[in-house]
Amino acid sequence: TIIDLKTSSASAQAILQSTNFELSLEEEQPDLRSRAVYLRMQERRYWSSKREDLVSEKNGFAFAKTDIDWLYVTTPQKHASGRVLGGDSSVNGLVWVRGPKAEYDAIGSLGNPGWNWDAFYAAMRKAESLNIPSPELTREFGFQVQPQSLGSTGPVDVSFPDFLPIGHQKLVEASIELGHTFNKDPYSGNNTGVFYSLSSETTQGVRDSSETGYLDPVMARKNLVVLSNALATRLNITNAKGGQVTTSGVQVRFPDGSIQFAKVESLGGEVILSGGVIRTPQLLELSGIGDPRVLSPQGIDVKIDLPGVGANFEDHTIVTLVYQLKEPFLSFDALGYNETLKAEQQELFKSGKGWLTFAQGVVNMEPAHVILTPAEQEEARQRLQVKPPTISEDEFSVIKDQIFSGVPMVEYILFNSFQNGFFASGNLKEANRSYVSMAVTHVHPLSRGGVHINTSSIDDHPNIDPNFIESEFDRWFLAKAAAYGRKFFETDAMREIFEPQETFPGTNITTQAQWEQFVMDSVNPGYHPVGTASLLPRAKNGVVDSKLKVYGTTNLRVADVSVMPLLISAHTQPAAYAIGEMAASIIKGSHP
Ligand SMILES: Cc1cc2nc3c(=O)[nH]c(=O)nc-3n(C[C@H](O)[C@H](O)[C@H](O)COP(=O)(O)OP(=O)(O)OC[C@H]3O[C@@H](n4cnc5c(N)ncnc54)[C@H](O)[C@@H]3O)c2cc1C
Repeated sequence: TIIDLKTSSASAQAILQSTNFELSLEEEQPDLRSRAVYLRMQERRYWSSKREDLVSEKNGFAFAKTDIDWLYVTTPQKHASGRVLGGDSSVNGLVWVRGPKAEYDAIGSLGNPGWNWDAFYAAMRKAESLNIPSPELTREFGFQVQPQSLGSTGPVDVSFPDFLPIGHQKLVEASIELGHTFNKDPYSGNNTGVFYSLSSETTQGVRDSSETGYLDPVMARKNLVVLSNALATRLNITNAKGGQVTTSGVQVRFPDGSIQFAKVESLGGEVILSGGVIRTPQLLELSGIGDPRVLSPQGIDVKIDLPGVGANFEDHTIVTLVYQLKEPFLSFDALGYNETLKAEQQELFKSGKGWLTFAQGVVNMEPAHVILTPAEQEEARQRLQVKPPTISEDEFSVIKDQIFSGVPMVEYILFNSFQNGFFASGNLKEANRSYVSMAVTHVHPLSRGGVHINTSSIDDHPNIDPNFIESEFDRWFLAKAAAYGRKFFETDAMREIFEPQETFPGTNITTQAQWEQFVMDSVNPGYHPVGTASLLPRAKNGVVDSKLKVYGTTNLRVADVSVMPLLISAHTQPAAYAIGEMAASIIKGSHP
């Protein structure tokens, strides 16, 4: 039996699509299935009433702080000042990219047989379906893709947008002016350089999520129940032979407060936990699986002593630089002050055209040696002689090698609007003028945090401590990467369209100390957290083994990005789908 917590995460839906497991419900509760159908209809109604909003949803962040957002709050940072079907794939920025071969192989090298580039690559291809851009689009914007490097029959559509903003077009030219590689084939194991990136959307510019790609096509299956408004509150754990525990089912609570129990009935039945990086460790801990030092103070019986649960949290870290476009160039900011333009673009979007089809389209991934001078590279070596406190020896050693072996360390992308710290426009924004922001992302940070319960209730969000930029190296490196970001705007290509004065953080920031202060003042999460149920040997603080089975359990697996022990130099949704695909193969016994 497979019981998915929400039947909505990318990974869980990938499993459901590829397997045919029965969900059995307790016989005393015959209304559970009809209630699920009812809740699903409610949800559909909600979304059709939100159609207008879905247009503005194109920028990917309009969902933030709405009623479908979990509203997670991190603990105060020492070093830095919804729920919806589809999980994060329904709210993310749609960017569809992958990392280089070496980074997936590194996951295997940490002690995880079968987890390597070959396995991830095959699984990512299985999830995706490339829409080759039309000759007109290629002519107009220069989009390039090597079809043989992508899947063509998977559930998730990946496409180029119908529109590429002027800033993005210039970023390609600026990168080439700076001597960076133009990468014609970033999807087959080498993502270094500047390239045209795909998005998880249809050719009409409509988001394709794990709901639309994986779940909708199987909704009619008789053996599937989607409880879209139910909250999984606990796994029921019983002791089995040989000191191992078994999961007998999942407790679920409905909005009216009623609690029901979805039970594992068949011999060999399983529970697959796909609650994501925040909720998977919370549910494990509430169910008695985790570090006794976390569980015991909450009065929770320790069923399995597993200190890796909730540990090893890692996320990309971002800072943004903002520049004003010269007139008459416009960015998405203009949709906020030019009603005619907004109406035109909304009309165009109805036929899958225009600005609103755009999510992202150009990515620049650079290794350390491109953005650091030889003297700075030597300084980096010196700084890396001491391991930062929170990362494991093994991971530190892998990342140190990566820093000097040419694997990308920083991503430069543009947001086509004023983004000072993602959501705020600050008081630097001039009325009726358009801006573009550059997000500078450190893709292999060394700081590690954690997600742990601090009460015994599912209703209290766990403590989320990303511990951003705790490592001095992370602070130093992100500051260097941000300072380098300014160079793009000093190229002839960018000078054609941007005002010379930097809007944020401003040209008064020049020294390394000032850049580090800027990093501490304005660092943002990358929204790519991983690691809180890491795939690692148990002795190395692992939570799941190479078959994704939680250590010490007979029938409990985790399938979401919390199992990734290390980040890649790529946005994480393709990895989430790949983990789901691989979990399906493992369950069916066909994974190598
Ligand atoms: C704002 C934002 C922007 C992003 N942009 C990009 C991008 O552009 N490109 C990219 O590649 N990646 C992006 N990502 C990251 C990517 O979307 C995620 O890494 C990926 O979707 C994670 O998938 P998952 O299956 O591990 O978890 P999730 O998608 O988080 O799924 C977990 C699911 O479990 C449900 N759940 C949790 N607890 C319970 C419970 N107790 N009961 C019932 N249900 C529960 C949640 O509601 C959710 O549906 C972004 C993420 C965010 C938040």
